[in-house]
Amino acid sequence: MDLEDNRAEGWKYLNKQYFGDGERANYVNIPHVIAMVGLPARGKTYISKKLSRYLNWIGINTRVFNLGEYRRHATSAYTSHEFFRADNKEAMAIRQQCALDALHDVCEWLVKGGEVAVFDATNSTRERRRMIRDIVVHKMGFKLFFVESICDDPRIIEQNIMEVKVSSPDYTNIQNTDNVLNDFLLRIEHYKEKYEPLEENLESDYSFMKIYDTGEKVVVHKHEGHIQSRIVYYLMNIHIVPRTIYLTRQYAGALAGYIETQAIPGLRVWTSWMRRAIQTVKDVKAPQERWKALNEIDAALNEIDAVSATCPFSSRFFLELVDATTDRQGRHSWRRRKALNEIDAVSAPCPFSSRFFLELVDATTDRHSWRRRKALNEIDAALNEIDAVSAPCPFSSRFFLELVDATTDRQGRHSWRRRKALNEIDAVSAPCPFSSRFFLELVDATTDRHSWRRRKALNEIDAVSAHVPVLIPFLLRARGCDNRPSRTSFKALNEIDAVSATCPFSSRFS
Ligand SMILES: Nc1ncnc2c1ncn2[C@@H]1O[C@H](COP(=O)(O)OP(=O)(O)OP(=O)(O)O)[C@@H](O)[C@H]1O
Ligand SMILES: O=P(O)(O)OC[C@H]1O[C@](O)(CO)[C@@H](O)[C@@H]1O
Repeated sequence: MDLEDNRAEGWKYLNKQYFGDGERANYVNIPHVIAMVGLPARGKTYISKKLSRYLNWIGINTRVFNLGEYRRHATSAYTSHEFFRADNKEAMAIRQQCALDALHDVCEWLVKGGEVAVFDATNSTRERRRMIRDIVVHKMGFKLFFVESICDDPRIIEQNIMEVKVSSPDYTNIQNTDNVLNDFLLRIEHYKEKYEPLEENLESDYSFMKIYDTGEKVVVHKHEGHIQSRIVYYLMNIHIVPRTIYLTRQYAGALAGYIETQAIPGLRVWTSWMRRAIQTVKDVKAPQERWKALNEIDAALNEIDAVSATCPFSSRFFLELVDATTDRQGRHSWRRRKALNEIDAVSAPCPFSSRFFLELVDATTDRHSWRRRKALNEIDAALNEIDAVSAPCPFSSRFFLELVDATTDRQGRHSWRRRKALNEIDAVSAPCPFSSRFFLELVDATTDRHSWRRRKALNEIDAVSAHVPVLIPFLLRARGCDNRPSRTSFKALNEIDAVSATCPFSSRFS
């Protein structure tokens, strides 16, 4: 596959050369490669898998590429630590080829729609990291973030080896665990000869985080944008100490009595904020915490996320929107209606309308259970609809109905909103998500001195840009200057960056 030719149009033009010192790209929908760094048995695979599970859960399509698997597939030459000697030229060539093959697969997967690829290898030399950067950033235009795990506590390393390496496919021929331990420790010694930890002075352009001693200390360097911020936050909060989690429901009296007999040291009780959940644990003698995230509504939201994989917005996004646009008296503001209209316009591939999410939120936070049942019935109905409207039309009839409702005025006339929405639908169904009208406005806005026009155009950009990988290139092409942006377009782009820096959605949404 020729990756160059298959890259999305925007990616081809994204290049750090457009950004001066101190400026950062903040485009949230550019594919990311997360490259692990560290000596063997430092928890890289553990972190990769956990991170991947988390990102997938929050709606970011993530996959791990483990280089050990590529190596085992390429050769059965591994008989001992000798394979990893720094002077083993033959093995070195195999390892290099495996890394190239894996990176090729990483890029291919991202080009086909993947969002975050975790490259799980040691990547323990600057030369290797430079190679990754050349391919991932310079050739492909993706974002790259290194995550290094550093741990020099021999007890933890030995424990890690005993826990996971003795059962590694590398050691199917060695039964004795002491022999495995010794071999693996020697493997680590070979790596140490060449190991170059990430160094902010020597790799000053790189975005990375370093995790010391299973999270005792964390260093973050030049992280960019929303996805990397979430990764940093998440990895700062994971832990590797095993813990027991008891799940329970109802039977309050019996539960409290039972827990007391168990005398569990360090017990903490978590519940949602739902009234019955709180009642259930009220007699349990242990510190208690309430989590909104455990409210029953989450169960429904997870279900929605599962079926609406193509929707650019996660259900949690809608919830946040609802929170942000509810006034102190619990009333929906006009901002919400406006935001929802815009969301509907860009989230056509999603089988659920934003209004549906709103109803669900209302219904499932309501104490009256018939409303909840109604919402669940609607999920069923929507699922049936998905089956019914298949390939020929990407939009559900419900979507069109709502569009018609929302854009018909009191006299039954079609409003300008409908025309606008239809234009946007055309735009999202074409390979390029922007209509020609959108480009025109953008050009006007970035050259016009009147700030209300610029604001208007930027609002529109905000509305659609959550769904679009790269904006700058389109702007540059629309203005007929492929090489360097002018000062005015730079200014507008900075404004866009400013509003989308920490959040994939516009400032209005957050
Ligand atoms: N930050 C960390 N530092 C050290 N050990 C960790 C860390 N996180 C998890 N672990 C432990 O590491 C063990 C898993 O090792 P893992 O296979 O992930 O190492 P690895 O670095 O991927 O090794 P290799 O380079 O051989 O593939 C688990 O026992 C886990 O508890
Ligand atoms: O050292 P490299 O070439 O990055 O390769 C990753 C290697 O890391 C290991 O996970 C180290 O134990 C091997 O299984 C794998 O071959």
